[in-house]
Formats: sequence, C-alpha cells, structure tokens
Amino acid sequence: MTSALIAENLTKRYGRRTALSGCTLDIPAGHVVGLVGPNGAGKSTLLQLACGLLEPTAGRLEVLGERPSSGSPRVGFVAQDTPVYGGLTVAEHLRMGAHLNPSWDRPLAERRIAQVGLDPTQKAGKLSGGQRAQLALTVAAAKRPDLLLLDEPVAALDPLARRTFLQSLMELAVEQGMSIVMSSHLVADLERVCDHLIVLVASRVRVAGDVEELLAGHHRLVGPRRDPGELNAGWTVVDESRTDVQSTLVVRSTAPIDDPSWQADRLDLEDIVLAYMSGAAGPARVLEGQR
Ligand SMILES: Nc1ncnc2c1ncn2[C@@H]1O[C@H](COP(=O)(O)OP(=O)(O)OP(=O)(O)O)[C@@H](O)[C@H]1O
Repeated sequence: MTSALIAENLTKRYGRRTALSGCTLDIPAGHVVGLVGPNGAGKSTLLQLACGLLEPTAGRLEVLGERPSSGSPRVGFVAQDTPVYGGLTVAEHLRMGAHLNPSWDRPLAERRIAQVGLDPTQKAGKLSGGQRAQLALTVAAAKRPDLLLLDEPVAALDPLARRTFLQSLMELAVEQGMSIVMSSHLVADLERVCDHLIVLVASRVRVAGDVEELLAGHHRLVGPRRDPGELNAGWTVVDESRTDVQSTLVVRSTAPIDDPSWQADRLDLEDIVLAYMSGAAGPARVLEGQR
C-alpha cells in the first residue's frame, strides 16, 4: 500500500520553542485521517510541514513519495483561517482556480457551490465564517489533489453544515480517491468520517492507527486496586486512577481481557483520545500494524 505521508523523527522548532518533536508516522493513502490534540500540540505545524509551507528543523518527511513543496498540485491545503479573497466573488474564486490549476474540476466546483447554497455573485468578504470555509474547501477540492490537508475545517460550521461538509469529504475520498488529513477538536465528528487517527500531545505523537483497531484494542477496566507491577505484561496503560480499594484503567491490549476480576468496557473514540490527552501515556508510541 502506498503512503500519503511518512515522517521519521520529524522535528520543528521555532527558536527555542519545540512545536513538533520526533514525530514518526506512516499514513496510508486513500484514507480520511483525523488529527487531534490539545491547543498548541503541533497539529497546524504538522500540516504546514506536509504542504511545504514550513521546513523541518530535523528528521525526514515524505508526502506522496516526494519531499513536500508548497506549489505542488498534488497537495491541497486549507489553512485554519480559511483563506479567501474578500474582494472577489464566489464565481471569481472559481474562475481563478480554473485559470491557475490545469487539473481544475469545474463540474465538481459548480456542484459543490450549488450544494452548499453559495451565491456565485456574492463577494467572499461578505460571506459568513462557515460559508468562507465551504468556499475554501471547494477551491481546494476542485484542484483534484491526491492529498487534501485541512486545518480545523469545521470549526466555524453549524451542526447541519458540519454534517454536510463531512459527508462531502467522505464523497471526495470515496469517489475521487483523495487522501484527506484533517485536524479537529470535534472527535465525535471525526469518528463518523475518519478511518485513521493521530493523537498529538505536547508536540509528540501519542498514538496513531486505524480507527477500528484503536476501538478494538482499548478497554476501560475497573477492578480491585492493583499496583502497576501486578498488571498483565501485555497491557499498555494509557491512563489510570486509583482509590484505596479500586483501580480504573484505560489499557491497550490486542488480546481480549480474560481476567474476571476486571470489569471491562469498550471505549468510544472520544474516550480513547481523552485518555491519551490526560493520561500518563509515556513517550510517543505508534500502534503496530497501523497501516
Ligand atoms: N510562528 C510561530 N512562532 C513561534 N511559535 C509557534 C509558531 N507557530 C506555532 N508555534 C508554537 O508551536 C506550538 C504548536 O503550535 P500549533 O499551531 O502547531 O498547534 P495546534 O495543535 O495546531 O494548536 P491549536 O489546536 O490551538 O490550533 C505551540 O506551542 C505554538 O505556540
């Protein structure tokens, strides 16, 4: 399987501040990938490195088998502030897109603009934040990139617009075969559309992998208090809390939990993300077999 993005020990520093540290990832092509993590975790930095807007301080990064370059027609990027030209109309954005991009997909652009109810004669500067996000996505998608990078694309959208937007992302992935990597704080949304997830915390990858594998491999365990040395050696403890009598753990284990002294429950994606964000998860780790 080809990779959309390969990072090896990728590091980005701004002066003395480390925005991304020792990031190692292999993101398979043809997937919708969610990138989550708390504010300042390094998500925008990773996306900007991937589209060639930033240069790494150290490490290796390959996007679609090449070194990232900012002008690549194979990679589309929609930044967090949904850049559009305030003085141009919606239709002028599409004309400019067609002029600048040999692979411009005019029917796709016109269909999306109609679908999301944008008035082609409206100046972009007069659009709402959500409408600007829709326009920016349309322009990026109509370039027909192989990889679309979206930095918090749904932050400004109302719940219905979010649903339509995410639906259209899935269509782009399935019908056009686009790989999509998008950052978001809305994990429930990501669970609906993403089949791959990366959790970044404090500039490091805490976990990355196939969503189905992540859901199947994480468990919440409640049982009599145990100290770390007494736990099953095959478990990775992601998060834990203890009272005098009881332990509550979030563990990763590929094997089923067969110890009857633990009550084991499945977790949803949000639980897993929160466990990695709040837990003593230790150094960066990547799920084996994440491809
Ligand atoms: N141009 C810059 N100069 C200096 N430090 C920066 C710059 N851009 C980002 N940083 C720092 O790098 C770290 C990672 O920032 P980044 O924007 O990548 O985080 P993020 O995960 O996208 O956050 P958010 O969810 O708030 O958008 C932060 O500590 C931030 O302050």
